[in-house]
Amino acid sequence: SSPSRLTRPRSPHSLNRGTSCPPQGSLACRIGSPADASPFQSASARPDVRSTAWQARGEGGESTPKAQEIRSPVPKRRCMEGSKAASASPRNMRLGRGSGGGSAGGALQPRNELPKYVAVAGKRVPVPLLLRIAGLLPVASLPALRRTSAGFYRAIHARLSEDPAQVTALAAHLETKRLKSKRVWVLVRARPISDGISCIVIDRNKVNVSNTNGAPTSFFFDQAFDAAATQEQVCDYVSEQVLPHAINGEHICILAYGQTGSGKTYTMFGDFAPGPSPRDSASANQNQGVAFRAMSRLAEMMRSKGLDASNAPTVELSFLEVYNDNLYDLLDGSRQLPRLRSSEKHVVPQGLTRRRCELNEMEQQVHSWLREGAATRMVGKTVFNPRSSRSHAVVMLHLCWSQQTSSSRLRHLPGSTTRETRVYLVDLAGSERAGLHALGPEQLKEGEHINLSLSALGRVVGALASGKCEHVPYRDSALTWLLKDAITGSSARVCMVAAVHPSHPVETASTLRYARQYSALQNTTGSHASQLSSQVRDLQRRVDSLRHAFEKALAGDEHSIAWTRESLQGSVHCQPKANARQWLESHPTLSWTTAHQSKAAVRGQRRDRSGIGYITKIEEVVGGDEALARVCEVTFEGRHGRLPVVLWYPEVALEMVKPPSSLLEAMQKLDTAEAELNRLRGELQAARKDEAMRQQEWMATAQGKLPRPPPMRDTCAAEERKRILQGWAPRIGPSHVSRASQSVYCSKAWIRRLAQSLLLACVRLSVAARTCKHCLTYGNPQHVAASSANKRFWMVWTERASLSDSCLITKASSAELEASMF
Ligand SMILES: Nc1ncnc2c1ncn2[C@@H]1O[C@H](COP(=O)(O)OP(=O)(O)OP(=O)(O)O)[C@@H](O)[C@H]1O
Repeated sequence: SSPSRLTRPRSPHSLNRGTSCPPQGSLACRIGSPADASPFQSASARPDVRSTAWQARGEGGESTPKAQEIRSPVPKRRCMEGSKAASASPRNMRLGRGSGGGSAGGALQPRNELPKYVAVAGKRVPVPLLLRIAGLLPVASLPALRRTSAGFYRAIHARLSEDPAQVTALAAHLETKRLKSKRVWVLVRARPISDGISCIVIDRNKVNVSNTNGAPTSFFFDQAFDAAATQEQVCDYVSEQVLPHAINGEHICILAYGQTGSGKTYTMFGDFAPGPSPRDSASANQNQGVAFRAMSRLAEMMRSKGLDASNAPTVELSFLEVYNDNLYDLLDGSRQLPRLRSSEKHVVPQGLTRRRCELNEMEQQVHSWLREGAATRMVGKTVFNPRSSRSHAVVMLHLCWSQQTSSSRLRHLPGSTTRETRVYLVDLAGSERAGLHALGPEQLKEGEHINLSLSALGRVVGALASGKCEHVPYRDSALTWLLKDAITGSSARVCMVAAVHPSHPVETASTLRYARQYSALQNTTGSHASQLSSQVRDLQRRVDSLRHAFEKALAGDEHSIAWTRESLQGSVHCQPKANARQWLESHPTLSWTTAHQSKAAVRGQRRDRSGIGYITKIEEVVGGDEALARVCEVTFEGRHGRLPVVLWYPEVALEMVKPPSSLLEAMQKLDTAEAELNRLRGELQAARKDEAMRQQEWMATAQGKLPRPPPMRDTCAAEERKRILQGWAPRIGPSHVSRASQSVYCSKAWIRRLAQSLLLACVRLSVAARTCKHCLTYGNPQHVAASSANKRFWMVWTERASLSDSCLITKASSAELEASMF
């Protein structure tokens, strides 16, 4: 077994939120997806060995450590029996990866033991042919293909173990995919305390908080730093995760949240004290916060990417604070800024100072401006912090890329020659119990505003995290409106640093709950359909306002022609010229009539439909004068409900009437917006269909209707397992035991009843974990508790009554479970 396995951090989403949420993709689609390439497998944290059973038995021996990084469909527990850090996710259980054990497990053989034929889609295929096919496949297709059958798995593994370069390429591909898909990172940082007892225990990415009654609660995040962590370590993590996206043309946001005095400002700006430049001392450099370091890294990245004066983006910095719901420009002596202006794409405060810097001197310039702004910031003495920030500080670095120099991702954006990427660095004011600790009426007011804006931010995050595409109350406060683009995770990559003060358990637990909600954004913003849906809603609103403006313009001038959308689009409006009679009288086929006479009489008087007609037909008359060859049929709408009058004129006798340009412009805008809306609606429909299909596919896979990976060895015979599960089925009501005999599906009502006894199940699980080596999944009741806080999850209930590791997997909602558990 691999000891390095034990150091693998657990995925926060599989524990906080639960991998339990029904996946958005089929299993086949999810294999090798960024979700597989867990963010916790970054260079430092990634386990060195991901051995297959085959390697674990030491039979294959050929594979390189890199090759072992590629995930195996064989249950990991087989090669690391007894290790609690196994990726014993419910999904794995459903896949059959989580059960089984013992060295005899696994049907795979080392390459020198490959059979002559293997089964692929029910057909016998010669192994050399399979190896050949696997050798020709592009690297990107390997992860998905690997899962299709045991034969492909072996062939691909053989290919990878022979060629380390391929492994590197695959690892790079998976890393790129991972980087592409992850949008929200949440990390926790605890500040050191000089006295008192710490209420938290940090274990890699897990934070245990003991609350007042002594019972610990566990939270899982992307990363957790204890009091010993240095500024550099925190910044390294943040830079590695989010900064590359800024160079790639995406908005990024680094945000510090926490109670007052928990170390937000320290994390963001360092131990900042106004005065001489801290560049002079080495310790000051060590204390530099994320904002300073991130700027240096960004400058480095740009230079190392070969961006120079000719092709680099123009870089500008602005720095403002939100104090008592008003905005102040920190680079302009704390000047108050007028109300926010919402441009098409994002919200910008009017008149905000933007200082431009040169790429070569970016580091020095930006650092000095950051120091200038931070020194201007509103601070005050509070009970917990002698230099407490009384405002939210927002640093914005604007990178303006021109079309030619921008990455391909940006180049396809229509209608603009430049595009702005913004890097937001946000140091939020500390949440505090304003009424309790305020030192004066002014501070009480400040505290109220701080709490109001933070709760508005909480509502925004809550609305987004719910994934229901409901109204997101951005306008509730200046902070949320200003950070509209940055905080959601849908239009920016966000990294939240939740700072905690270990002496204050209640505030710490509250901060961690807030941070957990933030990490829930990950799953909602990732959904293509939900993103499209919010875009459609925005566009629909825009179309409505454009239509309203157009209709107003149509009805605007009552003396002019009553233009309609159709008449503007399709027909050419005209009126007979003053000398129309001459042309008609000299025409070989047309003649002047009383009807022509009456229309000539209203010329110039009535600029309505009876005075101005529209051409409905044009014909050519053969022979005669060339000028009179084209004749037009003109329809004049009848007034007061009378029938329309249709008259023929030579084209030369007509004077064209152009619609007002404002009207045309309004119509064009409306047309464009409507076309875009239709396109987006189509896309949304397709995305929804796609998601539904994936869901169905996933269900089918779960029920064993689609080809699955090779069956895993069970500790009890399949028949025995089935018998046990069927024994359970009547107890949980109308249900269905899957063909794979690993799952039972039942109705919600029955789950509710089951939840009554969940606590008992937890106790059983904890017993099982200690005594049964095969029942590690959710062996810790805390895991069940942590998972239950999420919306939906897979509850894995291990029943040891018959000493076999049968699993009852049920889908339940947190409300139902929490209600009975706590
Ligand atoms: N990780 C740390 N290491 C050393 N000192 C720290 C750390 N975190 C915070 N501190 C110290 O704690 C004090 C309070 O920190 P800081 O001002 O950053 O808190 P804050 O969360 O920004 O508070 P407020 O919201 O009131 O502004 C500072 O003196 C800072 O030096």
